[in-house]
Amino acid sequence: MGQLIAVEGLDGAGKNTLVTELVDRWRRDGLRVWTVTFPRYGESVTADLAAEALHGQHGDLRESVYAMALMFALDRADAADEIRAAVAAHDIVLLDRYVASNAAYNAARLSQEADGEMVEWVREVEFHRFRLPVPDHHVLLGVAPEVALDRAARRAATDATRPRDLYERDTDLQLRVDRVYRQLAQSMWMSPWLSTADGDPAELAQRLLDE
Ligand SMILES: Nc1ncnc2c1ncn2[C@@H]1O[C@H](COP(=O)(O)OP(=O)(O)OP(=O)(O)O)[C@@H](O)[C@H]1O
Ligand SMILES: Cc1cn([C@H]2C[C@H](O)[C@@H](COP(=O)(O)O)O2)c(=O)[nH]c1=O
Repeated sequence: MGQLIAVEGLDGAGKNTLVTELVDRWRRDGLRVWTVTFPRYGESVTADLAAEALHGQHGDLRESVYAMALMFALDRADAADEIRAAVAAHDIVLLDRYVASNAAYNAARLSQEADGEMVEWVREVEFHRFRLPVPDHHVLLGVAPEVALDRAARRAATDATRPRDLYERDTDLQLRVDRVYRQLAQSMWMSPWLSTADGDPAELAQRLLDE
């Protein structure tokens, strides 16, 4: 059985960059690594509908916090068997965003804290009803919110395929998401959390293997 690791953080924090570096590093070291990014755009209808809602489509769908959370959760529920099979066949399964994204963003949308109703609802729906595997570790890429916001803005300016969505344009929301993420990490929500501010892949790769 491999280790299931979820990488979390704000929009533009650098999760995808970090995950790519960790995967390359571990594969060079001969480890069997499997990875997936959530939302699974292009593979999951509910992921695509949620993204389209965050870019202004589908009427008032985006206004319902619970509906948006459910769309992202259904994407993961559909991938649960694939994740379980990957854990059985690999040394490391690395997830770029997972259930904690739903907890952090939707608690933040409702101005709740990590010990509030939304985080508990996400836990109950995703881990209990949908039976999603619980990560062995979470990694919080906790770069300062202003850095993440700046990276997301620069990416949008240089990559026409990545315009900022509703959440990425909402500075107050990102600040609240950051707060909930730090609370989730502090309380070791669902499993141990490693926090890193700069995402040094060499150091992080070793820390995760040492755990
Ligand atoms: N350590 C870094 N230093 C400077 N720029 C970085 C760093 N890591 C990532 N970036 C840049 O910041 C932008 C966002 O990075 P990336 O796409 O990896 O973030 P992300 O957390 O996966 O974002 P999202 O959740 O919004 O998809 C990219 O343009 C990337 O090249
Ligand atoms: C997986 C997931 C994501 N979100 C939020 C986080 C982002 O602002 C958007 C889209 O994700 P991306 O990394 O920018 O592609 O959706 C969420 O609220 N709940 C989730 O489960």
